[in-house]
Amino acid sequence: MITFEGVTKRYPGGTVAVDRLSLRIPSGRTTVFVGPSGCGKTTSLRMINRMIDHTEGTLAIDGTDVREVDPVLLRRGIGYVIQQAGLFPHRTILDNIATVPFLLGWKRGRARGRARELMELVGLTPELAKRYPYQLSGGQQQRVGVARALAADPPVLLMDEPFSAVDPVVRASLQDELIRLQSELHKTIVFVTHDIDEAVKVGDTIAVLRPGGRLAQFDTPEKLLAEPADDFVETFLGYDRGVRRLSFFPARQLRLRTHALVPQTATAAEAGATAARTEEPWLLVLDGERRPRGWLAAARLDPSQDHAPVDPATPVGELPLTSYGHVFQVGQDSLRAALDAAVLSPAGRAVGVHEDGTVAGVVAQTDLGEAIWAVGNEDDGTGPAEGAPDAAR
Ligand SMILES: Nc1ncnc2c1ncn2[C@@H]1O[C@H](COP(=O)(O)OP(=O)(O)OP(=O)(O)O)[C@@H](O)[C@H]1O
Repeated sequence: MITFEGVTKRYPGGTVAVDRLSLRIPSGRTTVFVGPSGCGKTTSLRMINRMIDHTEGTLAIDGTDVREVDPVLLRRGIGYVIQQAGLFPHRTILDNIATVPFLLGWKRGRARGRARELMELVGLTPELAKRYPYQLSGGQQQRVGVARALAADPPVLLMDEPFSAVDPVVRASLQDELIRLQSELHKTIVFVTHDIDEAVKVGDTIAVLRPGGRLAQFDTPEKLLAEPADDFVETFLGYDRGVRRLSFFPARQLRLRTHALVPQTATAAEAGATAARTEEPWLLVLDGERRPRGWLAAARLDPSQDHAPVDPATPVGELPLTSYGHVFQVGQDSLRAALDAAVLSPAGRAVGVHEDGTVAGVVAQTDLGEAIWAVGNEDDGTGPAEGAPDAAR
């Protein structure tokens, strides 16, 4: 555990970058420092590995005051990842990753062997080993930065805006990778970002800092989105925090409708009867393996409607179908994913699938509305039901 007790950083000249910060960063979890520019995030992070020394208060790692430890020794147990990776331009990728093992005096073969293992761990293919940093994409360079920080297997990893310099798609995949890595490695990660979406995605706990280097709130993402401590935090979280909060509630709590699923071999007459019986405006046509094929508007099958008549004997699989859009996974995804699927669906309905891609059922907007209402009206307001899908964030 990393503990800040009344930690202050006052620069010569009087700027107070961090003001009496007190918090406990749990071991083996990811804690994010987030807040607007200049609120003291980087300073707080760098005080942990003594790249900056604090001026007041106590900062301890597992009970040992960092000021009692030689900075060089301290940093051996603390990996550090920065924006744009900060790689050595004249060293190969493999030797960049092996930097700390070399410094620790490991034999070359062992250090490079470890570097190769780490390349695999962070998703870099072996043929990149002999390249130089300029021959890699920004996202690949960031992976090298993470691998280098992990080389000596430090229990603590500090990450300062590590994914800020890459485009949003690469950034999302790096965040996913970090979540996957952390589920294997259980490091004590302290992660700085100014992006609240990133904080909510990667953080187990989030410290929101306000200008003047003061702590505004320290909570789980769920709690933060449900109960911002004050107006500053609420404004910082943004006006879509309600929708974002749905990420913490599992889609499996949704009622799935299965009465308007029709196999592609059903005739138009049979499908018309299903539509009439269920009063569903859209039927979902399934292929022979119960995967979605597309939507069929019930109105197409109603002979009283003014359109080109459909031969009642035609199998529905031969009729023009409307794309079913994107689907959500019933067992893994969140309410937010289901809402997204419904909003983007031409039928206004979300298709829920099992892991193998077969259809579990369809969620209508009214069912989604009820589930969302229930989230907004939880009795204790403490957050998601049990089994909330971490991976779906
Ligand atoms: N060496 C320094 N001397 C004086 N003031 C400094 C020094 N370094 C940082 N500061 C000030 O301390 C405050 C906190 O800076 P810090 O870099 O920790 O903020 P931050 O939240 O990480 O900001 P950003 O998101 O813009 O990187 C700022 O007001 C900054 O100007």
